[in-house]
Amino acid sequence: MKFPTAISCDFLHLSLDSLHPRVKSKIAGTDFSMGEAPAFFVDSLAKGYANGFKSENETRKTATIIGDKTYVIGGADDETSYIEVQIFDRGLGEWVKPTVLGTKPISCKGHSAVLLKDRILILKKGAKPDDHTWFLEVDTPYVRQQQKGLGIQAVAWSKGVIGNAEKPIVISGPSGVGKGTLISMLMKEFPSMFGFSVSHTTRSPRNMEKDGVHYHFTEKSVMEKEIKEGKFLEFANVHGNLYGTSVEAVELVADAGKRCILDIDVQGARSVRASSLEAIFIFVRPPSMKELEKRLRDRGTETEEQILKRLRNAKAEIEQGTSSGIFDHLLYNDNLEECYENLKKLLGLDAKVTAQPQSGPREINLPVDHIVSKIDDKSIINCLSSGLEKESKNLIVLDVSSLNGGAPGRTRGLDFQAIDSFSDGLVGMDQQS
Ligand SMILES: Nc1ncnc2c1ncn2[C@@H]1O[C@H](COP(=O)(O)OP(=O)(O)OP(=O)(O)O)[C@@H](O)[C@H]1O
Ligand SMILES: Nc1nc2c(ncn2[C@@H]2O[C@H](COP(=O)(O)O)[C@@H](O)[C@H]2O)c(=O)[nH]1
Repeated sequence: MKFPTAISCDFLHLSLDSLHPRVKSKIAGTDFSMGEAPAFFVDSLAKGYANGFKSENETRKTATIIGDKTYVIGGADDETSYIEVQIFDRGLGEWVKPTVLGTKPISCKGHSAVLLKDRILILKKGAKPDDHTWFLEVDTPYVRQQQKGLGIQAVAWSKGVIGNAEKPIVISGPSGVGKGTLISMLMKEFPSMFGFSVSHTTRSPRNMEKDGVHYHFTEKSVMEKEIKEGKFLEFANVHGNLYGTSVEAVELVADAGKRCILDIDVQGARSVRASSLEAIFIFVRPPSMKELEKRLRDRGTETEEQILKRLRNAKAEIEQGTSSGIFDHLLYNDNLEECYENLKKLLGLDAKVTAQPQSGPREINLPVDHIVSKIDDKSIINCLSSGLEKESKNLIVLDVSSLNGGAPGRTRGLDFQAIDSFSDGLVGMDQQS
């Protein structure tokens, strides 16, 4: 593989002295002695490239050096494919094609790249507010864990979102105990508050089941490939079929401002417990094995062989569910109405609660032309054309000090603030090399 043209060490960086004291004070808590450069470009700034943004038809790549590795990001620009990642290992003197985990950002006209502690912040040029901020994780606990487990060089994408979603709810229990029934009741009573995580499964659909609503019904080979690509938060072989929760299934619910409910087996619950997803874990238990068998038989959706298999598995599941320490709450589903009331109580939904959707995220438009610099936990985005609601506001401060989550899910807790810098006396930017 050929290294893409000459690497220049030129970069734009914020001249701290050029900041007016009032602007400095608005970027609260920032230590201005620590000016730091963003990633440099794969080509020379002399050609007119600015911090990741290049003219049309030019290569749209940035390069970020971390230790003895150079992360070259970008390249594909047809806006139907994904932003690519290549690594040049300077120690070995060769290119490495990493395994890229997580949901990849769609290619764009260009981007800025800023090195944070263990990840690279990517701001996409001309992208919509819900798609302009991404993180390429290079040395986070998730990436390290994946590298160790798979014995590969990995990186992982995570989309940045403003705001913080409420903790998802994981509901487990043996087949036929009533998980689906309880979840349906909750979603019917509070439709704007809860959203269901639609799992993938390799089992065949039942009569009334719709693809994309009850499950994503999937071929085993397709699901196995997607598991290898890191698209699943958890997966397990349950009663002879593969089931799994994709990262996207959970994040789609959170993106809609709803609280996510996962209906998964005990193996899946254990995996989610070990993941970076902070959730509430509820185990539903039946009054007796006899009653469980009756419910499964009365439901009439399984063959005799499947019923017997599910009942055999139920014994082990109940044992693990009630003793493993995975679950925060045990729910006894004897009388359905009573069980539902108890579920609502433990979710803090007593009779007085009125269904309110979670407040939607505050959006900010990034202008197409901008320059990014980094100071401690803050990225300073200097807007060259106005994308902000007021012409006079030409500086955006992105505070990344309170990030949470991350690959394989979203990175939450972004905090954007538009600053009226010209009227506050910001003189300009220095270009240094
Ligand atoms: N408390 C209850 N008393 C009597 N029947 C119940 C009760 N709760 C649920 N049922 C019935 O038991 C059957 C199984 O319930 P449901 O399909 O919700 O179970 P599940 O735990 O979601 O099963 P699976 O894991 O196989 O999807 C359904 O026919 C439902 O109507
Ligand atoms: N680990 C996971 N388990 C899942 C998931 N989706 C459903 N399930 C569990 O499978 C059984 C059987 O479900 P059925 O629809 O075939 O009756 C049940 O216990 C579900 O909780 C998943 O994504 N991951």
